[in-house]
Amino acid sequence: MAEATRHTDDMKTPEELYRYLVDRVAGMESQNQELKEQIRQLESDKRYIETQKIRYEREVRKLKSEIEHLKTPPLIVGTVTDIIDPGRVVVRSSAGPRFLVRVSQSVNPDVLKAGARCTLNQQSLAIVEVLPSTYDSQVYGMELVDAPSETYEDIGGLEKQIMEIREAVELPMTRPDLFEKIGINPPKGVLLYGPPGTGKTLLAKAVAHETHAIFLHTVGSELVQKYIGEGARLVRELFDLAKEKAPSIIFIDEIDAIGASRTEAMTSGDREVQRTLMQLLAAMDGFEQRGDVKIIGATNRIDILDAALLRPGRFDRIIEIPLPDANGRYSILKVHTRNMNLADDVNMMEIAQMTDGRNGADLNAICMEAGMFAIRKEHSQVSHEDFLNALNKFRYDFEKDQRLIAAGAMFA
Ligand SMILES: Nc1ncnc2c1ncn2[C@@H]1O[C@H](COP(=O)(O)OP(=O)(O)OP(=O)(O)O)[C@@H](O)[C@H]1O
Repeated sequence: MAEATRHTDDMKTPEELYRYLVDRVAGMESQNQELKEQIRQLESDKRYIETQKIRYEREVRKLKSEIEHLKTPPLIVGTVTDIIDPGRVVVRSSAGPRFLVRVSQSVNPDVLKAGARCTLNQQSLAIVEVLPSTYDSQVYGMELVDAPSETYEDIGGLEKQIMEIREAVELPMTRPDLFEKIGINPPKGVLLYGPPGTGKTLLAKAVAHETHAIFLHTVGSELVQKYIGEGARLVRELFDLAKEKAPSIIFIDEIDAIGASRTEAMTSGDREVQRTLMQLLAAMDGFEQRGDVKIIGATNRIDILDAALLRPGRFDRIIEIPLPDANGRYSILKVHTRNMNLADDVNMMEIAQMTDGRNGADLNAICMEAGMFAIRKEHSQVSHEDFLNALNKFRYDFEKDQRLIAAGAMFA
């Protein structure tokens, strides 16, 4: 201020004073502009920081609730078996034992019914919530086909086996009256056994097609679960589902995974497999012999199966599905080439004779490969030479696989 006064005192004329004041005002205005710009900048920084703060607060809340979630003890899954009164219910835990438990007030009493799946508090075993009443997703995860498209015409050879399975599975489903009239019980289950790729699944699907049945396809190893009681529950639900969808055919491939005979030294894993087998036996014993649910098992290892599975009332028909002989291979080749454009020189019997030891799946692959040879040469027909080339390639691949397996065994 003193300096400003000194300056104005120095002014000689009003013009000088006027110019001085104009300059001062201009300077202050530009300073004002700068300050306004700074305020705008600071306000935008403030807004950015505020939104960041809100974001971080949200993040912290999420992490806190995640921590809470992780800290909550797991709930036990159980099934309601009996309702004594709205507050007291008998449940069977997935581990097996039954308990009389209390029900949390948050549970809607209308959905609490016998058979409902629920979660239980680990300490008090009180019912915390009722799970949706669908069958287990793992059971639904298996292949469930509404009358498969495969027919007996798609099967090469196996005439005797087709006849046997028609008698044991198809007839009781399509003509139950015949069995009633005579007064005999049809077989409950049929076991197909033989080497891989010989048409066991194909045969089971064809029966389902013929009987317009739902085809429930599961694999024994899928039923073996890590957790105690889970495998048995899956079996129970599989049979419940089959009953609900009847007429239906349950097809259990690799049944040896749960049905291998018991050994002396059992690990806890073995005991779980054992429990699953017990449930399968109980389920088979529990359903109507003349009903419209049939069970077909398949295995490559009948030699290791538990005798309990083969008792009457369980798998009471055992059908061998062997590797095809030359005539069988000829029929299979015919099936797989019926839609192919074949040249006149194709001698299918010769191909059948050259494929000793091959199964139906191999023969299917050979036909496809022969077709690929023709396509590569841009031919419109598949020739005998294409089949021979396919056979050679197949033999080469097979021998290569064998060498790799042998090498693997050496380094194992
Ligand atoms: N007898 C057959 N007639 C026609 N095709 C066959 C025959 N056997 C096998 N195949 C062909 O091989 C494929 C595999 O057969 P499939 O799955 O039925 O064998 P599988 O005996 O059930 O084998 P795995 O024991 O490995 O389960 C079939 O989809 C079919 O293309």
